[in-house]
Amino acid sequence: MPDSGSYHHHRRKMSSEDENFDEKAQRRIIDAKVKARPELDMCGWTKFNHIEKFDLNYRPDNCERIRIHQVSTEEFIAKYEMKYRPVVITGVCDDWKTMEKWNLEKLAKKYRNQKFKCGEDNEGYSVKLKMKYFVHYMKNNQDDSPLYIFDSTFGEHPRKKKLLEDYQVPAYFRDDLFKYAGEEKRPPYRWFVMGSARSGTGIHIDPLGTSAWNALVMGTKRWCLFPTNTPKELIKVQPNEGGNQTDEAITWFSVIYPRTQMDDWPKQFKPIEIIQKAGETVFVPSGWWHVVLNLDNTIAVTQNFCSLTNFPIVWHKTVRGRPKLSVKWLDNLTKHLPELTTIAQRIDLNQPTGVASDSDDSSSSSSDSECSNPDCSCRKSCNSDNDNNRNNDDDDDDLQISTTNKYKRKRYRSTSVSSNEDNSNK
Ligand SMILES: O=C(O)CCC(=O)C(=O)O
Ligand SMILES: [Fe+2]
Repeated sequence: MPDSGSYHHHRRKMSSEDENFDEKAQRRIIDAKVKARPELDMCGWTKFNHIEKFDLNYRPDNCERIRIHQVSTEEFIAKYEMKYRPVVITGVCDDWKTMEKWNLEKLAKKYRNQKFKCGEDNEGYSVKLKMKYFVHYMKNNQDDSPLYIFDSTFGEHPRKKKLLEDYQVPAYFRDDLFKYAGEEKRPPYRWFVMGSARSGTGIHIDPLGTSAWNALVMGTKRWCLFPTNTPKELIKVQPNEGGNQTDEAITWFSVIYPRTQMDDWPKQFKPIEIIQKAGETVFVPSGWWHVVLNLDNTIAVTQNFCSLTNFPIVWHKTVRGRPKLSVKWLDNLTKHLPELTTIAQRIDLNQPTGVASDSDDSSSSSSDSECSNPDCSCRKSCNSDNDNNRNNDDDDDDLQISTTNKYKRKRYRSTSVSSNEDNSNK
């Protein structure tokens, strides 16, 4: 494989153009790395030598699979969605243009100078790299837990929104009740996801009680999923175990995963394990803990949703986590789907949902404030992406907005925020 710098037949000698590209790529990548993980010095990125030590070829899978054309939407809802049962769906991407258009070469060409979010700085602002540099990084890095594109703004961007033309929301997931909160106000809900081997997402629960589908277009992802009532202490890497890599997926698979395979691990908390191949879509029901590691270069698209099925849970968590948004949302729901208003009004906000949030003090707790947790490894923060709204104080009285920028930056730092502050506004 030619590296990203060489387009020419004579590869023995790099042209000065190529050298310039490589140097500039290097500079931009270092810049992004320093911003995204200031606690790591340059050696900190390769300290554990996971590139040689971590076995990417161990590939366990015990998850049920269904074919989209063999299971109707009604059947899917009854058998999986209503039972909050994870499943892998095959055949979803068969007629997507992604299969032909989403690969490193074509993306590096078509989106060459477009910037994609690949991290967050200490203040909670996006760290971005141009596609051409990120692809170069994917092909060349040896990092333990590499930078990872997780971009939720592509759909609103004049150029990047072309990506929307290449896939469709699978038939099972067409309900999208958050659209009634307004395209501007609704929490981020779709992400373009791209990263090299060893990158991934640490263990978390998706925000606001939403469920998700995650369609893999290229490469292989390894997943572990745990039921919502799994004790946090059992499955989270403790600060003293992970060094400054506590939240990284590869740390999780090195430290916690082996314990899940021991005889003394509680049977009811055994993980569902998935080796997701290109063309497969994972359904993650509301409240499930999950952790994902890329086993090679991967490209995926994922969306979170509120459906008629999970609405009671999402409503409950939205009222608590995003009170102001919930008012506007209910207003519009009343206009468009009046029967949901009744359901919403009947939900006792003082009763626990039975579905955990990442920010809960314990998974059985009913405290549902969202995204104020400094330890949260969820890349799908439930507030609008801070990209475009550096100065947007519009939503200031929503719990998470007023806390997120303050606390989120602590993700990789010691937790200096007392946990009772997490649950203010209740
Ligand atoms: O693909 C990944 O890294 C996992 C993303 C994730 O957590 C999700 O889709 O909810
Ligand atoms: Fe997730």
